[in-house]
Amino acid sequence: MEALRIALLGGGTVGSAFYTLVLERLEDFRALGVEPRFLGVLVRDRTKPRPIPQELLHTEPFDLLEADLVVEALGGVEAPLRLLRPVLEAGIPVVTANKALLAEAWAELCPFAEEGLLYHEASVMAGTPALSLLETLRGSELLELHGILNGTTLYILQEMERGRTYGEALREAQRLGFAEADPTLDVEGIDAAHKLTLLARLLIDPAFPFQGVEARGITALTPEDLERAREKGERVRLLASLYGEGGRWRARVAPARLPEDHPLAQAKGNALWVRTAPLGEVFVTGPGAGGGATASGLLADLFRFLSGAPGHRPAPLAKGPLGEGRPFPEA
Ligand SMILES: NC(=O)C1=CN([C@@H]2O[C@H](COP(=O)(O)OP(=O)(O)OC[C@H]3O[C@@H](n4cnc5c(N)ncnc54)[C@H](OP(=O)(O)O)[C@@H]3O)[C@@H](O)[C@H]2O)C=CC1
Ligand SMILES: N[C@@H](CC=O)C(=O)O
Repeated sequence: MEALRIALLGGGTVGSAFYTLVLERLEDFRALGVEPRFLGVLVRDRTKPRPIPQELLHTEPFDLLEADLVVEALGGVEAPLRLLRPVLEAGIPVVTANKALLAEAWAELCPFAEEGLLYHEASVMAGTPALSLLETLRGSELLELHGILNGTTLYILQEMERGRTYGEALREAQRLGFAEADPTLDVEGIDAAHKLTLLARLLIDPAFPFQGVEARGITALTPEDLERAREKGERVRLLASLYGEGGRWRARVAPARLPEDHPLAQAKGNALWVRTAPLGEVFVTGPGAGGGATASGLLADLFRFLSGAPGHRPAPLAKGPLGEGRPFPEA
């Protein structure tokens, strides 16, 4: 049995759930001929309660170059970039759930992604297939894409529809482990914009800039806005959209009014609706936030790596839209 030496960066909601899931799935690893072994887990505070043995916890970076694979679940941009740069330069693959890092530090990371060293299924819709779905859709041309990509704002809007206040719903989303360490990223639409950037790079332009996404969040929405929409047979959701407009791609995150019989309006979880040619319309929905859901996406990437498949490579070339999209009206 060959050892698979894993260095884990972060032991919070996602890191802890990933650690637990790996131990629960030892039989699957062994069937593939490997025995996972954690070299260490990087955290800030060793005294916090978490399901990881004390002896594995480090508050200073340990020797990541000893690892066969590094799993990053720290969050932020600068700290993970500083730690991962030498890892990637050494040709060690990285599995990450960190969409902010990928969206904002792409100039540095793109060459490693092109080499197939970056696995990041968990960065968009957690363990619900989004990147792997779009990779399969490369057999068709993208016409337009609309997604509910942020679990925190979906939860808040669903709870507000049930009569809870915005503040109560946000606190509960934080307690459930859905929200970012800085929840402004969720409610201002930045997290969804990070994710839309990654989807755009996978399908239409390998250099699609994060600044190319217009973002507006849900903070100005009132219960009355949601009620008015409901009276008209609509649902308001924070929608991330990529579509052709005037011969160019437009990328936008904003609260949108969806007809209530549309699959996106009916989705209980995060969701992605894509129109392509010649394939047609494709829809996927499922959990997109939370420790277990995200650990599932990280583990899928670990298995992808063990199968010999490369990480998620960006689109090979930039392409303009085939036609005009049909965006949903903003709320
Ligand atoms: N939560 C979710 O639903 C999802 C999260 N993600 C992404 O996963 C990543 C992690 O998220 P999540 O687990 O929720 O966040 P948490 O805040 O729960 O966990 C972050 C972990 O990283 C550690 N950490 C952060 N910065 C440093 C640092 N500079 N040095 C050492 N340790 C550090 C923290 O240590 P300590 O515990 O000591 O504070 C903590 O263990 C983020 O990139 C997030 O965007 C992706 C999909 C879903
Ligand atoms: N904060 C994010 C976590 C997953 O990406 C969200 O709410 O979707």
